[in-house]
Amino acid sequence: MSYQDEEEQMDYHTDSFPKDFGYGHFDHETDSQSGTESKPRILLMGLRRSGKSSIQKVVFHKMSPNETLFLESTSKIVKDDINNSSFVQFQIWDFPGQIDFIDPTFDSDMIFGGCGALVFVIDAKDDYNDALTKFKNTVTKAYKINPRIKFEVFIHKVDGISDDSKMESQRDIHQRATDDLADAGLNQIHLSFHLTSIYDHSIFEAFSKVVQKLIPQLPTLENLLNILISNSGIEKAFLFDVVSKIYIATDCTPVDMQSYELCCDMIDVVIDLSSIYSSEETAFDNQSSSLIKLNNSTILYLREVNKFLALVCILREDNFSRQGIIDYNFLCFREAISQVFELRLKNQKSETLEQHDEDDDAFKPTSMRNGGSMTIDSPGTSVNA
Ligand SMILES: Nc1nc2c(ncn2[C@@H]2O[C@H](COP(=O)(O)OP(=O)(O)OP(=O)(O)O)[C@@H](O)[C@H]2O)c(=O)[nH]1
Repeated sequence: MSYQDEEEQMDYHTDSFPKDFGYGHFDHETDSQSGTESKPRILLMGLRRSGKSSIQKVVFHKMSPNETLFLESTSKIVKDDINNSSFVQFQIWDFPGQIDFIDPTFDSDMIFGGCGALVFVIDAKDDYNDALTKFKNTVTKAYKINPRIKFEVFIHKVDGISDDSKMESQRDIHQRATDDLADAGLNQIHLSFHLTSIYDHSIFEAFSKVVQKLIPQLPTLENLLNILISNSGIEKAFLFDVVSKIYIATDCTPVDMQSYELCCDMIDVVIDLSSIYSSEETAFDNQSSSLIKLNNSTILYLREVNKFLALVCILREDNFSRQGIIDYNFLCFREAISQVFELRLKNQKSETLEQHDEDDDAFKPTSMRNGGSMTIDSPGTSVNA
């Protein structure tokens, strides 16, 4: 991880979570090419004690949920660089709850101008009238400056709340938030709502969806996963960022929370076991793979894609009898992913050289021309299982 100090009023913490392992030849080059400022920015906003810092610490710094009880209130903007892989690169800015961003000294052009997503955290256990007022003011201001921001509402701390109450809170908050914006003449803004808690996987799932919207290559990755599962007899496949356990893409079949949790747990098991039997640097490397058989004739199969990404698949035991085909298709998939990385890297380089127009077409594989990322073919030949 790298930390920058550009703004004087900001407080930069230097937690040294061991994420400084390299990512093959892409890592170094991408860092130097992309620069911190070109990374999408995710803002965490909301009232005091709504849970913003806890979310950031639990998802990106492996803090255990119970430890967040001892977090001190944030008094300055805390800026955190997430550099897990070429696909997972962004900054998170955690705002103090009491900040008055309508204050003229608050540089909203700078804050909202380079923002990709604004996550607004609402404490579902608290009276949320004030939160909704602040939400409306924040969105109105941010949208005026940058209409491309994705607005994400986390209805947070829903642990210990019955399913019915959760749904009721979500319905109520959704209704009131959209009504408020409509009153302000902003009914065209699209809001996404997520029920979250740091005490289960919901926060990782919600953050996965936020991050995915910031990955321009998402349709390509999804398409590659669709090709992989349909040719290999796999029921569900997730492409995971191993460090944070957020999934950066999945196939087009619906995500059910239990499957996602199983896959997250599998990553934990693999990392923990590898750490016992190997040194820390090699806990997850290009040889990593794992197979877990569940007692309901289902198999969880994990394969390393690169140093930061893992593919975790769920499939029926019968279909695993043709493991050779699955493995072969996986190699095609991995090759395709590395081509997407290379393409991204080249595009970044070409942007740096300000030669977009001439260079872009030359760098795209034939199947991606005409902007048709949904029609990308998997390099290599997939074999039908
Ligand atoms: N039950 C429950 N408590 C949570 C959850 N997330 C955070 N908390 C608790 O909420 C309290 C406030 O969390 P913080 O992360 O400090 O809140 P914040 O929004 O960063 O607060 P400020 O820095 O004051 O703006 C802490 O005691 C957390 O343990 C959650 O999902 N469920």
